Amino acid sequence: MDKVVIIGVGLIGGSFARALKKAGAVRHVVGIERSAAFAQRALALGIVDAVATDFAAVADADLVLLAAPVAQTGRILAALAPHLAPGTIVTDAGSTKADVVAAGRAALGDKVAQFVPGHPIAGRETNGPDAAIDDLYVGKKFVVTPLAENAAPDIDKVAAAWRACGAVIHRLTPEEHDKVFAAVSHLPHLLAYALVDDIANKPHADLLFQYAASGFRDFTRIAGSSPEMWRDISLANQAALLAELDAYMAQLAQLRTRLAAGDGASLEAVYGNAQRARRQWIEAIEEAEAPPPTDTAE
Ligand SMILES: NC(=O)c1ccc[n+]([C@@H]2O[C@H](COP(=O)([O-])OP(=O)(O)OC[C@H]3O[C@@H](n4cnc5c(N)ncnc54)[C@H](O)[C@@H]3O)[C@@H](O)[C@H]2O)c1
Ligand SMILES: O=C(O)C(=O)CC1(C(=O)O)C=CC(O)C=C1
Repeated sequence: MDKVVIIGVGLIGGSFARALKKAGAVRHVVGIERSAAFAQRALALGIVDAVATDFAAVADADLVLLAAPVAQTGRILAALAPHLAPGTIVTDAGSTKADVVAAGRAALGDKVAQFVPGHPIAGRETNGPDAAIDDLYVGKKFVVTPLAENAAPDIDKVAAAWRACGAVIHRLTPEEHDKVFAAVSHLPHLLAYALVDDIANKPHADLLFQYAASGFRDFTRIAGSSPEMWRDISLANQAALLAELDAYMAQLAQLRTRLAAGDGASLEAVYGNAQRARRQWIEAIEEAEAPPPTDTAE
């Protein structure tokens, strides 16, 4: 690609830029940022080759990636729409998809076919351009949730860019996507934030944090993530997240009953079932994400 524009040069947008550059898949990367300090930092780190403050910068781009918190999607697409040339494809990295698709339809009107929504299933709890790394997407999934209006070559163009970053392409509808990630991403973040907030609000919080160790650290790593980003995701996927939260609260209520009754056998059965399911899942992802075997000369 000759020119890629990244709107929101943080962890996800910055890692995309770094990965494309490492793969030699882009000549020129332009960043558009809400934060002037982040824009300058991305320039200094060599993540982008130039920064722009005007959405006219998308006019001659091959590809535009939106990588700002999902609630910004509508206003960003509306601002860039007048500058969008027929050959330019816009994609996004938002963690929710039905809201992003609705925002795309409202903002882009008859240019909506140029918008191919997607979501890289990779991340970390750190944010901003300093968090961006060039191998974030290697062996990870990229879920594309195409619109009926998208042309196959335009979907391929987005998929090819993510493949160049090392990602493996999957395809879901926006609704399937939002249900799945409510369960395995959005709920865990809500739970981690809730636990840390609960402990922090206790009168003896200092004592508790003093002795919290690796179990607490593993369970709560994701509570270090951007509150703005997770506020937006929670609200954007409210219905699916509420359904998962209700199911989880029912599970907790059942565990509470078993604990109060001193029913060790049924506690152990639940823990054992969870341990088996987690082991199988880890084995499956380790196999899927393992690098292909390299030929060794005898
Ligand atoms: N962090 C993750 O693990 C992860 C994983 C997959 C997808 N995502 C999605 O990727 C997107 C970006 O997340 P991130 O982790 O890179 O966050 P981040 O905070 O590291 O980066 C977001 C950047 O967008 C900028 N920004 C905010 N509003 C803007 C606007 N209106 N115009 C231009 N720039 C704007 C911010 O200044 C920031 O630099 C979000 O939509 C998120 O849901 C995040
Ligand atoms: O590893 C992390 O810190 C993440 O939270 C990554 C993670 C997730 O697995 O839930 C977070 C949000 C996404 O949209 C995709 C991936």
